[in-house]
Amino acid sequence: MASIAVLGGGRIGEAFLAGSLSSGVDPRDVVVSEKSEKRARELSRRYGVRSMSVRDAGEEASTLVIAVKPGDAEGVVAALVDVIEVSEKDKLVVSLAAGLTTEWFESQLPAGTAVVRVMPNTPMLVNKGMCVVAGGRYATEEHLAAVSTMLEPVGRVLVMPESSMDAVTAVSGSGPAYFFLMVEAMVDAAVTMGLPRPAALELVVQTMVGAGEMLVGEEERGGALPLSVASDLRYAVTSPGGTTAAALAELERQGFRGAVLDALGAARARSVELGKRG
Ligand SMILES: NC(=O)C1=CN([C@@H]2O[C@H](COP(=O)(O)OP(=O)(O)OC[C@H]3O[C@@H](n4cnc5c(N)ncnc54)[C@H](OP(=O)(O)O)[C@@H]3O)[C@@H](O)[C@H]2O)C=CC1
Ligand SMILES: O=C(O)[C@@H]1CCC=N1
Repeated sequence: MASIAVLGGGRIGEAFLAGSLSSGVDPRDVVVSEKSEKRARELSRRYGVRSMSVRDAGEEASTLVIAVKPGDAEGVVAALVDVIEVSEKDKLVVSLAAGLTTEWFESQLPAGTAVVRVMPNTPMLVNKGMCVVAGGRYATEEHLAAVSTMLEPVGRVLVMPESSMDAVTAVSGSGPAYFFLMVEAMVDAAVTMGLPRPAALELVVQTMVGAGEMLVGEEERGGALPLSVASDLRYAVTSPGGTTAAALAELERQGFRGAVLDALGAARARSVELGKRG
């Protein structure tokens, strides 16, 4: 009897699967359901988990992790209704989908079904994820604790009110893409200045890794992350009248902060819109 069903084996489903298994979850305790048979076979071969239909996976497992695109959630939920209705044990539904509210899931599922909404991100794949967890109407403290425990091996976990989830999606859910775009932009700029692309990529990636590790360094040593940590580290790089100050002034002139503000606002608005489709 599996305890976790991953319903949707795409990018985030695989990141969750891979992160969980690498942190010690037994593949015999996990089943996956994926629309594409080829992809299902690939996941079974790669991770040693069984693949089956949504309905069968829902019957097998107690925690049902929905990892399909928001537009596909209705079909998955419809396939789970009977299973949840007749199950003797309580099933916990965990949604990783952007936008869709616990209220929407509750309206589709048998009355009283416990639903927990999670916003993860892809660094889960390397156990460096950021997951924010919010409980629905029937989710108890025990459910939230169980989901947090399930996610802790794949990264950091925060419990927040559901009203924060659209903003969270804009910040940490979509966040990795903003940093990857920054890497691409810096590599292209380096190439424009004449650096070979492989060397440029190495310079940029190692700089990002080093900067990231400096940001979390203090906290990993046991202290809380000071709110000024990013500014303090930036000041330490910025010599008066130097190269960094020249670059930062140009970023400000080009409206860097305003662009970030608008970009995250657009992501949050899109999350709200995806929720309305549910
Ligand atoms: N990618 C990310 O960084 C993040 C994604 N999310 C959320 O995670 C969810 C999944 O996103 P992502 O992994 O990127 O999307 P993907 O399209 O990569 O993965 C979804 C997978 O589910 C499959 N699928 C669709 N319908 C069914 C079904 N009825 N039964 C079984 N499998 C099905 C899809 O198959 P097919 O392609 O053939 O339709 C696809 O392989 C979304 O709701 C998204 O909002 C949340 C945080 C971060
Ligand atoms: O782009 C998306 O809609 C999903 C949600 C957060 C990250 N990827």
